[in-house]
Amino acid sequence: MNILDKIIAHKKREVALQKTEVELKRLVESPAFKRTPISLMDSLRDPNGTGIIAEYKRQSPSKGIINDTSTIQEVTEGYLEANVAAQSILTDKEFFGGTILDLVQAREINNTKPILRKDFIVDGYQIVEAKAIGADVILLIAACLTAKELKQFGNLAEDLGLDVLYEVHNQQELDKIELDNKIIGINNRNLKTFEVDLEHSIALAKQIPDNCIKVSESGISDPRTIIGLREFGFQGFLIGENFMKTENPGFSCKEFVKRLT
Ligand SMILES: O=C(O)c1ccccc1NCC(=O)[C@H](O)[C@H](O)COP(=O)(O)O
Repeated sequence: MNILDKIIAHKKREVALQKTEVELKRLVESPAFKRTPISLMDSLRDPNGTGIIAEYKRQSPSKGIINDTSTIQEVTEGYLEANVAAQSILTDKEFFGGTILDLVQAREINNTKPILRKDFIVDGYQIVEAKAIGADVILLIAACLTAKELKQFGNLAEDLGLDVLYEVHNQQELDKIELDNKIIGINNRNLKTFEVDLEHSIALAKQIPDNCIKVSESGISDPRTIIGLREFGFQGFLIGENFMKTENPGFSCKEFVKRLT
């Protein structure tokens, strides 16, 4: 069993349990459920924006512990000062050491930029939960969902006013998505082997129509890479480890942004 299959099997068990502990009705009644989400689409289209989606990531299956000292509060403040386009917060505990509380606490500080709930969505319940904890955007990973699920979960998110980042790694996964006015993330990391290759972004970019927003994900560590990817039409850049591996992720992000212009 590859790591992605293990994550998905674990996630299905976790969600089944969570559903018995917190009823859907309670999620819908939460105060955050009533707020109007901030649009990732608009933020990535902002001509004065950086396009950077900066991630809070304590650990990962490929790298182990990345940062177990920087708090969500200090990292959020630093990312906002760096003028990121959005924040990404891993809420998976088992494999990434994240929590739902991280997102809730980031939301208390961040009321200007969209927050992506970075998790492995396998059930509509998690989309309702994402809204209830204050997220603006959810991630749908084509490698672990059918075309029917992608459509169904995408429609549910849209009905709740949430944006969706559809993530693909190859043409086969891209073919599962209706490419119309969507945010498409090309993950440079193969989630089954962990191999990272920025060429994935470049190769798949031309298969994505202009009415979609293109986001390049993973393995970005140099501002010159972003300048290069913009030439291929990319407007979003998801960066985690490059910031989180430093002592002060917010400061690293600010220094990175300075080198973008
Ligand atoms: O990062 C991993 O090891 C990983 C393993 C299995 C599934 C997903 C994984 N990562 C999620 C991501 O896609 C990244 O956190 C995100 O794109 C940022 O990547 P990076 O800048 O390389 O930290």
